Amino acid sequence: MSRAAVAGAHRVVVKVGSSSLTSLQDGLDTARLRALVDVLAGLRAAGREVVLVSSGAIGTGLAPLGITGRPRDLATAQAAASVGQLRLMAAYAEAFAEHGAAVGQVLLTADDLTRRGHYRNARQTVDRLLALGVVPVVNENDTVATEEIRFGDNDRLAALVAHLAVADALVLLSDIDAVYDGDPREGAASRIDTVADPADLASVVLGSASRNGVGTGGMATKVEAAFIAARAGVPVVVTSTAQAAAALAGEPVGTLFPAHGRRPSARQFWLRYASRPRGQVLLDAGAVAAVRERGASLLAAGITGVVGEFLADDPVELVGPDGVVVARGLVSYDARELPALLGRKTGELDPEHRREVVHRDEMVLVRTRAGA
Ligand SMILES: Nc1ncnc2c1ncn2[C@@H]1O[C@H](COP(=O)(O)OP(=O)(O)O)[C@@H](O)[C@H]1O
Ligand SMILES: N[C@@H](CCC(=O)OP(=O)(O)O)C(=O)O
Repeated sequence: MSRAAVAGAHRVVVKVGSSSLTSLQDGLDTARLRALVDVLAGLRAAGREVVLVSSGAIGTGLAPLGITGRPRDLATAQAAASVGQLRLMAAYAEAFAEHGAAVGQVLLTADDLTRRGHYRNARQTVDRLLALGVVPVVNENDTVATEEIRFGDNDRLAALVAHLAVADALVLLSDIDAVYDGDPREGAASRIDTVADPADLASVVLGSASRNGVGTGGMATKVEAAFIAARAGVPVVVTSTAQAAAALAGEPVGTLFPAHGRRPSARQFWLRYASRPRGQVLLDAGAVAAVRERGASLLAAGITGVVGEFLADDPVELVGPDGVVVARGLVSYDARELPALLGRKTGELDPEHRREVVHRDEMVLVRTRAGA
């Protein structure tokens, strides 16, 4: 069923990892890049829209700089990315040009996606590129991303882009054809065809990145990204670059993560996966129950304290008396305004302070069961 959803997807985000395109010894493998572009151009010829999230800037930039090992420090990796991104894009531009298509470069940082304005603008740009018939090629903006705000691997970035671009399917391509029930390098393992629920992977070892030295996240980040997208209503296939065409045609290759759940609003998705909380609002037990079980907005009466220097409209965490984060939401007051309102019933407040502290429509519950 969901394989058919992938085959029928009009707008597809395809993410290709460093391990598929580059190696430490030889840098960019242009033949492999061209083979991928042929597949993507085929999709476009069939009237489908493609957004490509491509890693490989660092792996492409090392060889021209005479660096033979994987860089250990961020500055060298960033320098390599700066050199490599240009070459990578030049290779894509040339390969797509042979199919009559232009490419547009979209470089994003995790920090960009934590700002709603940037998130909206990125979405508009991607939309306009597609409307103009251009293939957006997305990568992390490695030169400015610092250690704390890096995606690091592009799997999570691809999941966020799938939502941002309102994609109908996400395909994560790597050097291995599927998720296996154990790290295939450690011994015999079998392909997992479908993962409907995180519990399906409870006993599976998701190992580290490929040993060619250029990949980063390994299977764990792909699975995490697949769940983010699937929960947001986007079906995902994890497979190898060699199987890209088969996966996009809905053939039973790779590992499918069927979509479940409705597509959340941009605001809800952003709040859950892309926002960075600027502080915390502490709730009493009654407020936790109201928010978690009754779907209520958060009122001043149920708040016992605030932590941090947030401003009105900032994302904050809603934390219960046991210290557990219950929800995230956009707060309606500055942190310094709240202490005077704490614990007071709405009727006791002056009219300008009677609005909810966090409105229900601007809140997402944080699940407490691991992986759920
Ligand atoms: N359970 C597993 N199933 C499949 N692959 C796994 C598993 N555990 C670890 N891996 C490894 O993950 C690697 C892919 O991750 P990575 O190197 O980060 O790829 P990319 O650069 O394409 O993002 C594969 O080469 C594979 O050896
Ligand atoms: N932005 C980096 C991607 C980092 C990376 O290695 O990601 P991935 O291969 O997807 O695990 C680059 O282009 O080299």
